[in-house]
Amino acid sequence: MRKFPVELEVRGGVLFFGGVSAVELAERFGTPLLVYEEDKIRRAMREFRETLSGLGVRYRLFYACKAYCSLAMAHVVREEGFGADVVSMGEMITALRGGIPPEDLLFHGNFKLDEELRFAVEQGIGTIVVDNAYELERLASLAATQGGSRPIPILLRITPGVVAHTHRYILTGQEDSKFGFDLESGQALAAVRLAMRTEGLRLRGIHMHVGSQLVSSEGPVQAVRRLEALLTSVPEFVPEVLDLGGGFGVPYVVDDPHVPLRDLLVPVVEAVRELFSRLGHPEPELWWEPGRRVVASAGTTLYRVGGVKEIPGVRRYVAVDGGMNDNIRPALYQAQYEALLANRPLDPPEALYTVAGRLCESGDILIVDHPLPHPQPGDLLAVFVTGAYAYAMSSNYNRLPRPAVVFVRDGKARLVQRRETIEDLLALDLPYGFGDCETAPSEVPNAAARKALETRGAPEA
Ligand SMILES: Cc1ncc(COP(=O)(O)O)c(C=O)c1O
Ligand SMILES: N[C@@H](CCCC[NH3+])C(=O)O
Repeated sequence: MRKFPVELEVRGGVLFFGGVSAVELAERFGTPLLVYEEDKIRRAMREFRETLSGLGVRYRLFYACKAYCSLAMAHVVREEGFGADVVSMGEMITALRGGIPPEDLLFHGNFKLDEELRFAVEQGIGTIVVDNAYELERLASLAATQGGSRPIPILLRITPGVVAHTHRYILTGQEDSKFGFDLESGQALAAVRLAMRTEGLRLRGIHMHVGSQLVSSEGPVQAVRRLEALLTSVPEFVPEVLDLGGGFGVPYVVDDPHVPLRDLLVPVVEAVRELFSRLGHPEPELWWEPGRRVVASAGTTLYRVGGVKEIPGVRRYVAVDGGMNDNIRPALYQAQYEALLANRPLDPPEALYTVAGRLCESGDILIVDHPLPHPQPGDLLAVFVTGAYAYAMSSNYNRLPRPAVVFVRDGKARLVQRRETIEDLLALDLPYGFGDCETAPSEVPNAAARKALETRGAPEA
């Protein structure tokens, strides 16, 4: 059998996930179906904890909800002792309702809405990562109007001017970035000074995230070293916290490097220790916000095969019942994936097939020229390592409903997000007509979100 970027479980000639047959999963829940092996998620989180504990650092971990966010995921995150990095009202509410305490949330984003900032402060969200001068100003006035309550704990997001090695769309540490206070031009220094003297704000430290899908520690290490000039310029600022973001890469295809977590963490920890001891500062608490590394490899998408066509001398195509609406990554980042026929994984490859989605876009191609046995309509195609930024970035393009999501564990499958229905889509549409415009209901932004919190609590086990 060919090698894959994840370990496979094959029983009786069928692919299994967490002890459950892929064929059974597809029959029970339909396709496309996103299947998460819960143990893999938990193991990935434990690996972070164990590696960092082994290094003897003081640390905190926040799962980056943007990679995949649901009540079930929040539940696992809480059980594994992680906090959560959230970037919107939607993620905040999901994390809170999933049982993550407000103090364990870290609120990110380059444009946080007023309503979101107010909500975060009211709820006592642990830390707000301030991205820019406009936000600092708004937070300062929020702190002033709040009067008397606790100072708002903040980190400042700094763009260190480091170009890490990854796809340009997921680079964030370079000078020319929409995120953060630029270090080189002095904006970061000005922000530190302003934040320190702003009453009602408690500047706890610095945040830097140089990019995603990193397979080397070089970018984050350079970022840490670049802090020296800033910290030397404001010796009275001793960061209690240094948050180095996420970015830990995973192998998507078998030829991708599998970089041990230790190799991504140890050089960064050493760089921090070296810098802080040179400055005579106590070692800060180190925070990380991994998203992809926690969920990517734990997720597999199951598609049903439809038509197969061969253009002689040109290419063979196999169409599946999903595509760029459930996984935009190939179209957006030229991301590569590997696949297997889940109902007959032991059949040897017979030809190269290009896996086409069913959306009306020529770019809706999930995999180009992949070795497969000749697929037949009705076969099940498993696409591996789709746990991060696939469902999270899904859309209703072509009016397609989002897939269902199941968690599997110990031979059991639990539906954690039901398949969207056409009714769900239609529920957003209001009847057409201009006769009653004045009396049409007006929407109060985020009122529903607050209401949703009233039913806060862990999802049913
Ligand atoms: C600020 C911040 N933190 C954490 C993450 C999570 O990144 P990853 O999924 O690469 O670990 C991102 C996304 O790249 C981010 O922008
Ligand atoms: N969505 C990107 C990662 C972006 C991370 C968010 N800053 C991906 O699929 O690789």
